Amino acid sequence: MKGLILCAGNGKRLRPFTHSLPKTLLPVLNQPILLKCIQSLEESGITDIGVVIRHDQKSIMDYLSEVHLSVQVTFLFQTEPLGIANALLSAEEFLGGDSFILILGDNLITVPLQELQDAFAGNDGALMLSPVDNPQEFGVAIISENRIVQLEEKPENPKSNLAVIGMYAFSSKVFDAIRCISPSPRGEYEITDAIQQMISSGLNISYSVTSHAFFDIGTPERWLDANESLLSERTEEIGTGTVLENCTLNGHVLIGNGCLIKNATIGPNVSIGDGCIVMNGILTHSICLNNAYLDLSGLTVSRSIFGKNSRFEPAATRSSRVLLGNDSMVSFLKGRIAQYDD
Ligand SMILES: Cc1cn([C@H]2C[C@H](O)[C@@H](COP(=O)(O)OP(=O)(O)O[C@H]3O[C@H](CO)[C@@H](O)[C@H](O)[C@H]3O)O2)c(=O)[nH]c1=O
Repeated sequence: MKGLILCAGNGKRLRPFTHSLPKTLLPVLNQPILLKCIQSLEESGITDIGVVIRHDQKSIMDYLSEVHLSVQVTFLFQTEPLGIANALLSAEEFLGGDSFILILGDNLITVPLQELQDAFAGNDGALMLSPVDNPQEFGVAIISENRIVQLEEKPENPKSNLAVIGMYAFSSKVFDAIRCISPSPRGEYEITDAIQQMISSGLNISYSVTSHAFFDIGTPERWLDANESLLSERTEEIGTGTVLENCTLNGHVLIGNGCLIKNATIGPNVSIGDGCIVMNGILTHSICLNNAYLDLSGLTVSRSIFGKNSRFEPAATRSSRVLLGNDSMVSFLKGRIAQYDD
């Protein structure tokens, strides 16, 4: 069995961060989501992994060539982000007729892959489902007599609260189904339509309803929620070479290597990447990417994300919420707060 991870989407809802970093390289607990996807395949014994990227996503190739992996990664290219089913076509040759596990590279899934593999045994497809409060934001499965009878992509009026989460198992028969479907109203070749096509042609698609947490890191809110949830399972961690001066750490906090944290209260639920400077204020429920510089000027800042190399020195007087993109800067200029995006 092979593994396939999709990274070729646009990440529009995560701008400004995705202007300069593919969505799948955004960190949760200071590690790119993509690395966590690879690790979960590796843990279940899958070592031959295809990663679907766009031609302009060289940063993903660079990143994976720098980290030590004990799996074989093959890069596959999707020319345009025409949908998940279309992305699969770019992997058909790599998969060579084998069954495979598909992981959406922006999904952080804590479900053990074995749960999916068990459901897949003897079938042509298997899905992981999870009850959610907002099914209209997902592909939704309608079940009758323990079988999936219908799938709908982001329905306005969902007939079920069972969301399809971003890990699937397929036999190579999925490719015949993909060749039969047309683009959806949003212009994408939907994986839900391909699976519906498999069901309509009499193939067995099994499922498992999981109680494990999953996060689709599709928006800043969900990114913060995912980080917060994973942080809550860990104890405080401070990287090497990090200096803390006159600081209070509150609750779950992760601080990377080579940081300076000074005259500040950090936490709860804050992760700070490598090389960051945070001083003179209170930071809670937030994410700082590598080399962010924050002079909080006495502010309390919460539910905020600071991009790589961003600089925040507001000299403002009220509590704030900030989403500051990579390489951008906020400073106090002629009485106004100005943001410079990259
Ligand atoms: C559209 C497209 C996406 N992708 C990658 C980018 C992301 O890592 C991943 C998911 O793409 P998104 O466009 O965010 O998919 P999203 O709208 O969240 O919906 C998908 O993921 C949901 C689970 O999160 C499912 O419930 C939906 O049925 C499924 O369609 O696939 C590609 O590699 N190529 C593409 O053309």
